[in-house]
Amino acid sequence: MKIIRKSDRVSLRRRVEQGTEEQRKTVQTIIGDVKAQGDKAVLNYTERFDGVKIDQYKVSPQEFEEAYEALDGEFVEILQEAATNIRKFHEKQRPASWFDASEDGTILGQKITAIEAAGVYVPGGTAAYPSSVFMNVIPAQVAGVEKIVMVTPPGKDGKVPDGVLLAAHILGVEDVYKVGGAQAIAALAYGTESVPAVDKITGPGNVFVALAKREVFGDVDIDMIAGPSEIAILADDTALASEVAADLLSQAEHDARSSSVLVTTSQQLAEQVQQQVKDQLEELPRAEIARKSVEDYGMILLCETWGEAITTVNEIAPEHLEIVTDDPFQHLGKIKNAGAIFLGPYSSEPVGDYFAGPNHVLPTNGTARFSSPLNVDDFLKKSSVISYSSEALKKHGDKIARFARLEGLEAHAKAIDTRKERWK
Ligand SMILES: NC(=O)c1ccc[n+]([C@@H]2O[C@H](COP(=O)([O-])OP(=O)(O)OC[C@H]3O[C@@H](n4cnc5c(N)ncnc54)[C@H](O)[C@@H]3O)[C@@H](O)[C@H]2O)c1
Ligand SMILES: N[C@H](CO)Cc1c[nH]c[nH+]1
Ligand SMILES: [Zn+2]
Repeated sequence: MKIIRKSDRVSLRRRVEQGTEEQRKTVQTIIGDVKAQGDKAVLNYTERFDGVKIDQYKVSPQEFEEAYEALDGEFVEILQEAATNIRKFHEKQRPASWFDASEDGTILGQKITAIEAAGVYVPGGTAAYPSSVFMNVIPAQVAGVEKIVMVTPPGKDGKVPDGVLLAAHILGVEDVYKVGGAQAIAALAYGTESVPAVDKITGPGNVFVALAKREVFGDVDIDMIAGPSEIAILADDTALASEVAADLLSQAEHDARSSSVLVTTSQQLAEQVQQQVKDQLEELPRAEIARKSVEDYGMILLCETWGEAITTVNEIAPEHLEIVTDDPFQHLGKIKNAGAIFLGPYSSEPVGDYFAGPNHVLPTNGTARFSSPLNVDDFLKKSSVISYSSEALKKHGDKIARFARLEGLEAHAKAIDTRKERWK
C-alpha cells in the first residue's frame, strides 16, 4: 500500500467502468430471448452459463427445509437477531402520508403507496451473501411491498447456497428462483410463465447483471449500479494501526477492484498501517484478491492538516467512512459525502455489514455525492392529492384560467371557466 502525500495532487475521483460493447450486445440478446420465449430461454441460458440442466427452477419447500436443517441453530439465531436489528432501523425510515386542510375547504396532501412487486438479485458464487438478502428484502417489507421475488444463480450442483435460502426463509420470502445473470433480470422485468414480473429490481451482481439492469431501467425501476466495495478511514495518532489495517482489509477482500484508503495526518500511523496491511494480508484465505485490491486501489494519504484530511475524504465520497479519533462526533458535521459513517474505534465496518441495522447497500464510485443508502423510500411512491372546494375555485378560478391562456392552452382555461356556471 503506497503512502502518498496529499500535496502530490493525486486524483481521487474513482470510476470503475462496467462492461464492453460486446457484453452489452450479449445482454440485449439474452433479454430479447427471455422476453420472447420466457422459461424456455431462461432454462437454455442457465444450461449454457451455469452449466446445469434443470426443468423447474422455483425453489421447493423441501429445499428450504434442507437448508434450514443443514445449518446449526446458533447460526440461525445470529441471523434472526441481525434481521431484527435491520428491521428496527428501517422501521424508523417509514414516512407517513399527510393531508392539509385550509379554511376554504381545500385539502392538499401526499399519499404514500408501496410499489406492488420487488425483485431481488442475489449474486452467486462466493458473493452469495445472506446479509445482502436481509439488506434488500427488509426495507421492501417495511415499506409494505406485497410481492417479493428473489433470483439467484444455481451452483454446479443445481442448488442455492444454504445461507441464502435460510435468510429468505427467516424473512418469509417463498418466491425464490434459481436463475442468474441477464436472464434473471429479464425474467424479473418482463415476467415468464414461472417468474412474476416486478416493478423494481435491486441487488448487486457481475457485469452481465449490471448491464441488464441498465438495459431494463425505464420498463422497471432499479436501485443503483453497485461498484466494488470501498472503505476510507480518517484517523489520527490515537488509532491502533493493527485495527485500521484490519478494517482496510475487510473491504479489500471483497473484490480485486475494491478500494481501501487511509487518510491521516500522522506519519507514524501511516507507516505502521502500511506494515500491518502487509503482515495481515498473508494470513487471509482471500489474500490474492485483497493483495491485488490493495496494490491497485489502496492508498495511504498523508495530509498536512486535519482540514485537508476532511476535504480529502469529501473528495473521495467513500461508500464506507470510519472516523477513528478521540472525539469522532466532533468531525461528523464536516463530512458531506459518505454512504455510511462509522464513528470510534469499536465501530468496525463489518458491524454495519451484518448486524447494527443500517443498510449495507451503499453508493459507490463517488456517487455518495448525490445518492443515499438503500432505504424504505426506495420501495415507496408518492402521489399528490388535490381536493379544491367550490369556494376555493370561485376565489382562484380566474387566475388559473388566465395562466392557462398565457400558455396558449384554451381547453385548460375552459375546463375552469365551465364551472363558473355553478355559482352564477
Ligand atoms: N457491491 C456489492 O455490494 C456486491 C455484493 C456482492 C457481490 N457483488 C458483485 O457480484 C458479483 C458476483 O459475480 P458472480 O459472477 O459470481 O455471480 P453473479 O450472480 O453476479 O453472475 C452469475 C451469472 O452471470 C452470468 N454469466 C456468466 N458468464 C457469462 C457470459 N459469458 N455471458 C453471459 N452471462 C454470463 C450467468 O448467467 C451467471 O448465472 C461480483 O462482481 C461481485 O463484486 C457486489
Ligand atoms: N461490504 C459489502 C458492501 O460494500 C457488503 C457485505 C456483504 N457481506 C459482507 N459485506
Ligand atoms: Zn463487506
